[in-house]
Amino acid sequence: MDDPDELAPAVRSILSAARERANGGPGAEVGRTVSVAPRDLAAAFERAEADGRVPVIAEVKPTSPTTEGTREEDPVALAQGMVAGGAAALSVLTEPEHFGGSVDTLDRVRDAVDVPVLRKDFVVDEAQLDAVESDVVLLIARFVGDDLGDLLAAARDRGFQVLVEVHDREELERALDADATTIGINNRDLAELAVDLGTFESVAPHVPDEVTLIAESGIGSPADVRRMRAAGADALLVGSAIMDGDVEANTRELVRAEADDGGAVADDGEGDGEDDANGGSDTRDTTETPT
Ligand SMILES: O=C(O)c1ccccc1NCC(=O)[C@H](O)[C@H](O)COP(=O)(O)O
Repeated sequence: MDDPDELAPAVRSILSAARERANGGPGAEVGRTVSVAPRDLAAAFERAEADGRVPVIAEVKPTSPTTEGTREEDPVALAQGMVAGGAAALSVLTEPEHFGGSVDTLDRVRDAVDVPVLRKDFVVDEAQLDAVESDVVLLIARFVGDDLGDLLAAARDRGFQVLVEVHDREELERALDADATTIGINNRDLAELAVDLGTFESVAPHVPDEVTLIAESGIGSPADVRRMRAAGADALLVGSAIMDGDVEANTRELVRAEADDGGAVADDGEGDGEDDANGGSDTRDTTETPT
């Protein structure tokens, strides 16, 4: 794992709380091994594409180190609003101390909807995988270091689909070496917490086409959606922009970003990532494993 001193103080605190939970501290995971029958994430994306929705994973994110205040409504009502707005899947924060999440929230949300649900937490130890059932779990390459392959296998053994999050080329290489098939490129730099959509644009071309590729963080408008899609995103993970106001309307606006832009815009042949809201897959390196 990275030098902890390079991480933002909030992220160091998040990781230390995660380790405490993994090691039997407050909120420790219970002693059982979960076995999940997951809802298929890739199929959910395909269904969205088939009826003209941009595949969006809408995130139930009551608060965070980079947002002011806490959204106090029932997370189940928020989740149902997101699905009504066209979200292909949901992400539910289960980190309690910095994001206002809980495993109970995830359980209730997953019972109330029929789309796949991603558990968004900071998993650093296999024991954390057994805290709650979800359809997908997140592993952050930066935080799990050399344990990525083992944790990926442990998650798959339990039935989970796994989203491996990366932020740069080196992490992408590790994710591919570990045989990740669903990869998220996080536009948020966990060292500074700054967001730059250019991160996705610079890393995405090195992702093989067979990988399901998700753009994460900092997506705030239909134009951002189109920008990430033009750069090769199969799907988008959006939290803050959806949680800020009417979650159903916010989700719908992003999901319709391509339809409201006049539908799938033909590739302009410029290879410049502009006005290519066509699913973006032509902008990715489809033939070679990155070197
Ligand atoms: O969102 C934060 O403030 C944050 C701070 C420290 C570590 C992680 C953080 N976010 C986790 C996420 O991955 C985002 O919730 C997710 O990608 C959605 O991002 P956004 O749409 O920008 O809310």
